[in-house]
Amino acid sequence: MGVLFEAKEEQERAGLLEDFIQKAGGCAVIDGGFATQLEIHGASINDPLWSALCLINSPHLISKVHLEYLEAGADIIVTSSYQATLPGFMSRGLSLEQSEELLEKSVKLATEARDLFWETVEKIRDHSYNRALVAASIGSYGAYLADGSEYSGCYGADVDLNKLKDFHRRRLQVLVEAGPDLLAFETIPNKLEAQAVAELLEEENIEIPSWICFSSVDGVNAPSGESFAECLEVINKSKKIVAVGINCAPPQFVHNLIHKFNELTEKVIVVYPNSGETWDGVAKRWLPSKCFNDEKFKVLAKRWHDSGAKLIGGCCRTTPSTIRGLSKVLKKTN
Ligand SMILES: C[S+](C)CC[C@H](N)C(=O)O
Ligand SMILES: N[C@@H](CCS)C(=O)O
Ligand SMILES: [Zn+2]
Repeated sequence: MGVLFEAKEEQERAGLLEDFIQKAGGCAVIDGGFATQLEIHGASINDPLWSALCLINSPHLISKVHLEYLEAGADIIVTSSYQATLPGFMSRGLSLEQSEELLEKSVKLATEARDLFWETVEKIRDHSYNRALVAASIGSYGAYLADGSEYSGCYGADVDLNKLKDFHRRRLQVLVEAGPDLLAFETIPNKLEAQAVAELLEEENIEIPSWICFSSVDGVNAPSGESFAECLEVINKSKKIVAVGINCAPPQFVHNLIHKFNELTEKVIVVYPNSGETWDGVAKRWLPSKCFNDEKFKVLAKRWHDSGAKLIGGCCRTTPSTIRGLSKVLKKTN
């Protein structure tokens, strides 16, 4: 492929998201904690598959949560596939075919909810909704390990670049085949996995625009201790990644990290922090710490937008009520 063609292709991919952001008024609102809202509806997900368990036993809850976030004003909804992996499903006795079907189902449930919601609101003359995009969630290797390592980046000495690419490859292919609008790599804790993702998108010639989000536990670096300057080096070179940022880190870190990312990249900046609680990977529960209520989140979200973030939402322990507030304040400022 010629260099000029590649550059054009890159521009088009970034352009799609930028046009969408423009249409949404300069900032697109992402949904909030998906697993959190499933739990609010009674899902029991204290399990190695975490929220992906609902793809097997309660898909109706997944549709319900998508509709709730759409109604709350999300411009982008993220699929239920964060911890949905082929080895994870197969370890529960499912065949490869059944496991791939569950991945496809995660995209189908989201697109169906989006289409149903849009059909309904289109009939209302003065509604303030945009037709939402569906981002397929691709959780980190640490999410699959289910040991909290998406917040440490400690994958062990046997995990190298090829192992991470192999882990992500087939799931990525299946999710892409299911036709989401975007790909959301979430809670990436180290540079090695960022590199694996960037190389894989290239090797597989993925045409769907991707964002990649890191977690952070100190507000300065990636959880592995590597600097974001190091992590973003590889991302900046990728034509396939159109947005980069932070998810599932405490809200109080986000403002400074946006400033840092502004200096490190020209890509769109995406932030969707959690409520400020801390995940106990052993007990598999959230520990209360400096927690931000919806009002505080709203105030901060406006600051994040003013600092340059153009995709803003919430992660774990945020809810449709957080997103409703966020949507009001972000859309009002434009
Ligand atoms: C984003 S974390 C709270 C997801 C759950 C974690 N991967 C675990 O399984 O323990
Ligand atoms: N999309 C996932 C991210 C977990 S960190 C969720 O909201 O449950
Ligand atoms: Zn989260």
